[in-house]
Amino acid sequence: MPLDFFQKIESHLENKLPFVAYRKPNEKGVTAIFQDDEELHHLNDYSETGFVFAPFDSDRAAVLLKLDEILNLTHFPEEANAPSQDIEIGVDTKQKDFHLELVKKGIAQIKAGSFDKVVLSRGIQLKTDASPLILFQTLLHEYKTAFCYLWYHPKVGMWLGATPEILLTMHNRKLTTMSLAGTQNYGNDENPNWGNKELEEQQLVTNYILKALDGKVSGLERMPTETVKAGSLMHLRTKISGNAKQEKLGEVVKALHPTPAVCGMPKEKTKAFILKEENYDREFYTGFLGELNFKTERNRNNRPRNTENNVYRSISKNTTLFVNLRCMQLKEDNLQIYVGGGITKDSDPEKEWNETVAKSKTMLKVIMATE
Ligand SMILES: C=C(O[C@H]1C=CC=C(C(=O)O)[C@@H]1O)C(=O)O
Repeated sequence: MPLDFFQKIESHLENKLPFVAYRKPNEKGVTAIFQDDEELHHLNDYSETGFVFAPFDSDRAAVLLKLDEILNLTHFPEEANAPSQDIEIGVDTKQKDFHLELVKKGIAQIKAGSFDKVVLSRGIQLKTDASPLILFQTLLHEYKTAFCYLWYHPKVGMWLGATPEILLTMHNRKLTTMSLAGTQNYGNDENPNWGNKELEEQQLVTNYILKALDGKVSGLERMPTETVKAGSLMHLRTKISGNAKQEKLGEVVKALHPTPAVCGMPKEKTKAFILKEENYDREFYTGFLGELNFKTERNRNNRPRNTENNVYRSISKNTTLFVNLRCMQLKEDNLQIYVGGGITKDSDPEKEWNETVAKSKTMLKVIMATE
């Protein structure tokens, strides 16, 4: 185990200084970004460079970690996955009743024509003395296709997650995003059948994204909808791409976030319903996080004729943002797992509850493996 990398994280934690460590989907390398002081920086206008951590409520400020030191671990050692046991935790009947009522209220509003789809969620609290670093390393072993992260700021808190969803990537002018929704348990079939509820739920998200980007992004293209595996779950995904000017980045993020994969349709009405009715604070769950305007410099051989012998350097700006799903917040001796699901007119409250139980296993598996 390369100690330097994790020791540095450990010492930043002991000194209560902000940092984030993460690995992008299907990549081997892990990156850690360290801020040297405990200053709380907020995002202003998307022209800044840093690691952004934004809450669900887009009216609240997003946090920006400064890139004072960046360490890269080129390869996180492979290890056999822990055997996947079926994890059961006791059902909190009060919480279950509240969630069933909440879902019923959502369905009633949809049937009354107030909105088309709403994503309703809950928090699950557990006692733990698990070490954040061990939890993070377990995430890295378990979820190779997810964006795995551990984020900490002494004035905000500590979060950890393994999300399957990209909010947006922008490399120079090329923009990609995705519509991810619809859930079923993975049962050894990579191409399962999908019910109408899930197909419609995901289609609503795709339509919303295409409409939100119209006029801001040129050459919009959508790929065929596919099934993707995320831990022991499957989702429907449609990739969407196009071109946009760098200056449009903030406008595009604001148009997308929060998408109906985590909020609903129409946005403002469903957001208000969520903030009023969920009865707990999502904070950074269903917000987004990632690299903002990271610069990479390349020396190019195919330099234009008029640059003579000067080395032709091109600087590209990269932004890679993920939706904060399948995550938890770690506190002193307890933690909170956050889970939710998309509600449509065809939702069945009991099934929606079961879906949140299934989603909670992504984090529960990691907690159990460290106990
Ligand atoms: C809101 C969550 O998932 C979203 C992403 C994929 C599938 C979803 C669904 O089927 O409801 C949700 O829209 C969550 O994991 O807490």
